[in-house]
Amino acid sequence: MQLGRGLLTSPSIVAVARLLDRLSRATFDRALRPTIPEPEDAPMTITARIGIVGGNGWLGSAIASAVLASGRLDPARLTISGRSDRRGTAETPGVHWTQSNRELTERSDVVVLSVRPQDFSDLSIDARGKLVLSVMAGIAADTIAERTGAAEVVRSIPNAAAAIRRSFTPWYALPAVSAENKALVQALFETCGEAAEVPREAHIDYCVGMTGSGAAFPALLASALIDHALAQGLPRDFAERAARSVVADASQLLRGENGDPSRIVQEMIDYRGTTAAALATMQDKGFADAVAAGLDAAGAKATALSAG
Ligand SMILES: NC(=O)C1=CN([C@@H]2O[C@H](COP(=O)(O)OP(=O)(O)OC[C@H]3O[C@@H](n4cnc5c(N)ncnc54)[C@H](O)[C@@H]3O)[C@@H](O)[C@H]2O)C=CC1
Ligand SMILES: O=C(O)[C@@H]1CCC=N1
Repeated sequence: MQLGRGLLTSPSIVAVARLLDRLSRATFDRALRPTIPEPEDAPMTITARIGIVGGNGWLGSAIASAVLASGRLDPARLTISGRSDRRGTAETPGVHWTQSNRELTERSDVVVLSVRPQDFSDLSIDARGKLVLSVMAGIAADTIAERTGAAEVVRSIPNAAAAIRRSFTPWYALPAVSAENKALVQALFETCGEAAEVPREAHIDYCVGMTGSGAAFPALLASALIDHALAQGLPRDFAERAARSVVADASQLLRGENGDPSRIVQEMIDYRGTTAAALATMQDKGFADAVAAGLDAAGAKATALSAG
């Protein structure tokens, strides 16, 4: 007892105890204090006036809705044109709707061309002095410049996942496009997911298949899984749930730090189990050839569509 009391009351022990107490309080206070985030680059506010020709359509309305949802663009700076009645995103308060592409062009600094490639030849637009941003598959930048009078033309290929802000959007700019307008294009497409400038227009033609059409490929894989499971007698609800999980959830492995696809495949092959058996058979049956042929077909179709 004496020893204990002596220890607890000894001046040096008391000093150490007070110091430890102060340190632990300081740590505790730091933990509770609201963290002030490090200053980051604020998302770019889009001050340019944007007009989307064909903005009633599938992709145009997805882009319009993504940019509005981001809060980066005042709806009053957005004009949407279409051939049908005003509907969908065009009904957002503040957004201007028109059936006149001339009016759209006059009201816009950036004219987004989101009509089908086969409808481009009927489109008459004088966009001199504007930035023209095409999402159309297959139509060359020079052709767009010639037909619209715009020197600053950007070609891009978003994909259907723009509707859920998960598009991967490559874009290519003609040399005349200013650095400011390039930043604007990047900011605009970042509201739809990821975006990346590519150095050659041929990359855009290539990406029509890989990324533009690619949003449908996971669904094709899921459908094949479902069909096989149904053929083995599994209940549809279960088959659909399981296939969606394999494709949408297990694919998140690719986002991890060990997400290199070829490494994941090789690891599974090296494991020499059931997965290796499935992968080897799929490869033997021409999986890679089927993918390559599909991508080539998409590119060929884009060329055919642009020819009218
Ligand atoms: N849907 C997709 O996932 C992707 C589409 N694209 C490209 O985006 C473009 C648009 O495709 P979608 O939205 O899917 O087609 P869509 O057919 O859904 O929309 C096109 C819209 O343009 C309108 N339109 C046609 N001519 C017009 C004109 N003169 N003035 C105003 N509006 C006009 C149509 O009425 C329609 O609402 C196409 O060139 C396509 O190649 C590119 C990548 C992905
Ligand atoms: O299927 C299409 O034609 C459009 C163009 C690229 C992706 N979707």
